[in-house]
Order: sequence, then structure tokens, then C-alpha cells
Amino acid sequence: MARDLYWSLLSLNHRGQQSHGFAVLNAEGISRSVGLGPLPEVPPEIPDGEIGIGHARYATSGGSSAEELIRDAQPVVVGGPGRRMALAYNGNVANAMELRRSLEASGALISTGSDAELIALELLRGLEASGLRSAMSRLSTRVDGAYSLVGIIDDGTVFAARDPNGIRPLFTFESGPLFIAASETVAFDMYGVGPAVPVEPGELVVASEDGVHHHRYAPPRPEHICSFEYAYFARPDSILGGRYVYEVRRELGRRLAARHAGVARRVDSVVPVPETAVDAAYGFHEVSGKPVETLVFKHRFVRARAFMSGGGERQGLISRKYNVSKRAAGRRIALMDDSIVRGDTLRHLISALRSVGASEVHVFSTFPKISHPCFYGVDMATYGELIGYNRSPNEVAASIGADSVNYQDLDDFLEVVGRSACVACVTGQYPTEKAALLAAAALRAPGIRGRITEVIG
Ligand SMILES: O=P(O)(O)OC[C@H]1O[C@H](OP(=O)(O)OP(=O)(O)O)[C@H](O)[C@@H]1O
Ligand SMILES: NC(=O)CC[C@H](N)C(=O)O
Ligand code: SF4
Ligand SMILES: [Mg+2]
Repeated sequence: MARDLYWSLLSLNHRGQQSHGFAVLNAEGISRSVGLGPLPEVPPEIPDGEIGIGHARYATSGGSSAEELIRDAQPVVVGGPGRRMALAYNGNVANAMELRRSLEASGALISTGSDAELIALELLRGLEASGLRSAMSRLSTRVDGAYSLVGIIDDGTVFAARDPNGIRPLFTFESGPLFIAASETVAFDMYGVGPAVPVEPGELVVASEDGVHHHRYAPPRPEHICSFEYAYFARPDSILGGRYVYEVRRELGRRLAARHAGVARRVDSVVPVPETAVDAAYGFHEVSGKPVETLVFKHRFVRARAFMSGGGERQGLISRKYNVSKRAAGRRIALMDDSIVRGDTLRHLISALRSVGASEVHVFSTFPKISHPCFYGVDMATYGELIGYNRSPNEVAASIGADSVNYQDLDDFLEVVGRSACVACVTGQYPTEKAALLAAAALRAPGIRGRITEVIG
């Protein structure tokens, strides 16, 4: 089991690179091992057992020093008088401060800075009182945010649950004694099993000696899957919403070429920013007829995703991660990226392309203009850090040094990713109540530093 767990988690390394960890249940109970950074290519020691979970963490809460990242690493293990539980959590709690205060007031001992521990303690409390299903139901009334959960309880139960809005992805597969749950279908491909079935919003799946049981713990709502999963997060060979993510990205590229046909005609070639934008560039080529040209290269051994790196490391990483070809000289380039968040990546690349003589650089973003923070598991939690906030596309172009910035049209985007997908970072329409209040409070105080979820609330 340890070996399969390792390989499956390795396939999800792109979802988190700040720490990795495992929790396994065997005759000695639950044991946990964690390490800094992404899961390494040399497998670490993982205790063997029949049941285990793993986590690759992209921190959207808690501290950023090495000490804090180890302290806040997942899975978290919590224990009460009668039960111990290990939990791996993808998402983010919008009302984290409120939840922390309420847990502390009722005597809980909180030992990390992450919202994962808050979720685990809250769930444990409900579990000891009245079982897993009502614990999830209670959790859904107390937690505002996104949560895809995978857990093990020391009585031998394994479970997977997705928040009532289905903001983060989660899939399961069951066959005889085998039960697997994971964020993306590529993890199931590693095992050579499938098809992976999506966990419904508000659904709890429990696997124990009695077999696998599916429960609804919250009333059904439309799935508000994070649309950023399609553009950036997920691996291209994962299946989301019934389609390969690379096909969705390709279609987003086609839409860009059609919507901004005038600029598309003007350029000599389309250049993807490796690595997420590669499929979209091909789609752009299909509609515009312009060749895809690799003029921006990504260093093979710098695997870290810059956007997910801590603020202090990001700039240095961006400047070391890419190299541009001198063949860009004299060329009019359509520079394709999946998204523009802080604008750091494109500002750096445009300057590099101009320094080798590119004559025009027109930026295309597969994601519409991001101008609101996210409280659901993408670490862009203030208005101040977003280059799209309070700037028109022309102003964004001026700020990053581009000749033009051509964003995906929102309607085109929703037609591709699905009308009910979350696009709150584009529209400011949040699928949960407290996140909307948080955004309004943040707008009144645009100078806030640090994550709003850890400052207001
Ligand atoms: O506007 P910014 O704040 O710079 O953020 C956006 C950039 O960050 C991401 O790349 P990242 O390096 O994280 O990952 P990738 O290698 O998968 O493209 C994304 O793909 C954009 O390139
Ligand atoms: N990427 C994530 O899902 C992060 C989970 C959780 N918010 C944490 O900070 O640990
Ligand atoms: S606000 Fe944006 S990044 Fe956050 S969950 Fe919604 S679509 Fe995803
Ligand atoms: Mg990128």
C-alpha cells in the first residue's frame, strides 16, 4: 500500500509543493510522516498498513517559515478521548478566525496555524458526539469555504467528502476491498484503475468493514467547481467535468483567437508560457493559423510552480525558471498564458523577449481578468496584490510592458468551463455567504497586508 500511496501522491505534486505527508493506520494505530517541499523522487519512509492517506500542500493558511511549514504540514492528526483521526484537506476556510475563536472558547487545543487543523478538530468533535454523517452536516453549518476531505479514523473507517458547493475536485473508485479517493483522476491512472467517479457536492463516502456507503450530508446545490482548476491547477491529463483538462485548455485558446481575431491576425506566431499554457497555444493556432513557436523555455529541473511559491521566493524563481530564445528578434509575438494574477511572470518574460529584440508582444490570457480575491484555496486573498484590480486591460498592458493584453471573454469562458463554475475572482459573486462579506470588508480596506482570512473576521 505504501508504494501505491507514494506513486499516487507523486502524480498530484503539481497541486502543492510546500510540504508533503502521509498518515497510515496499522496495528500500532495512526502514524504520520511529513517532509518539507514537494514529494521527492526518492521515496521517503512510509509506514506500511492497510489504509493510508497522503497530501501535497500548497499553503493557503498558516506560516511560511520552514518551521511553520513543517508544523502546518498535512495530513493533520487529531485525537479526543475516544477517537483519533487523520485528515488531508484541499480548500480553504473563509471564516477561519471565527472558527478558531469558537474552538478555543470551547477548550480545544490548537497547535498549528493552518485551517486544516480547525476542520479536523471541528469534525472530531461532531464525530465523537454523533457519528460521521452528522459531523459533516454540523461542519457544513459552521464552516464557510471550500473543502474536499479525505480521512482515516482509528476504528478502520476511511472517508471522503466534498463541500456542499463542490468548489474543489474529489473523486473515488471502489472495487471489492479497494477504495481510493483523490483530487484528480491522474492519481487513479497511477493505480491502473477507473473510471474515477466524482464525489457530489455535499456527499460523504464512507468505506469500512461493512463496505462502501454514500451519504448526502447537505442539500444538493449546483456544483461551483473552481474554474481556475481548468485553467491552471489540474494536470492536463486529468478529467474534470467529464472532459480532459487539456481539451478544455485547447478550446480556451481557440476562443481567444476567435474573440481577438484582429490582434491574432497581426502576430507572426503564438508562444506559450510553459508549462500550463501549452495546450491553449495549440488551440489558438488551430483557429488563427499562426504557428506555435517555442521561444520561452522552462528549465527542466526547476519544477516549482512560481504562483504557488511564497512571496519571498517567487521573483527569484521566475527569473531562474525561464530562458528566452534570441530567435524572438524582430518578431510580433502572441504570448499565451493561462492567467494573469500578480503579473510577475509576464512582466519578466516580456522584458526578456524585448531585450532579445521582439518587436511586439501581445498577451493572451485563457482566464478572464482576475480582479477579486479568492478565499477558497488559491492564495490570492487581497485586492492589493491583483494586477487586474482597478485596472483596465490597457492599464494592465502598460504595467507589464505588453503591446496589448487580451483576456478571455467571461461569457466564452463560462460556455467552456460550465455556467455554474465558480468565477468569483472575476465577478466578485461568491458562492458562499461569509466569503462575500469578507470581500466587501476587504474592499473597504484595500491596504491590507497578509491573507484577509487571517486578518478580518
Ligand atoms: O501573474 P502571476 O502572478 O505571475 O501568476 C500567473 C502565472 O503563474 C502560473 O505559473 P506557474 O509558474 O505557477 O506554473 P506553471 O509552470 O504550471 O505554468 C500561471 O501559469 C501563470 O504563468
Ligand atoms: N492547497 C490547499 O488545499 C491548502 C489546504 C489548507 N488551506 C492549508 O493551508 O493547509
Ligand atoms: S474565486 Fe477564483 S480561484 Fe477561487 S475558487 Fe473561485 S474560481 Fe477558483
Ligand atoms: Mg505559468
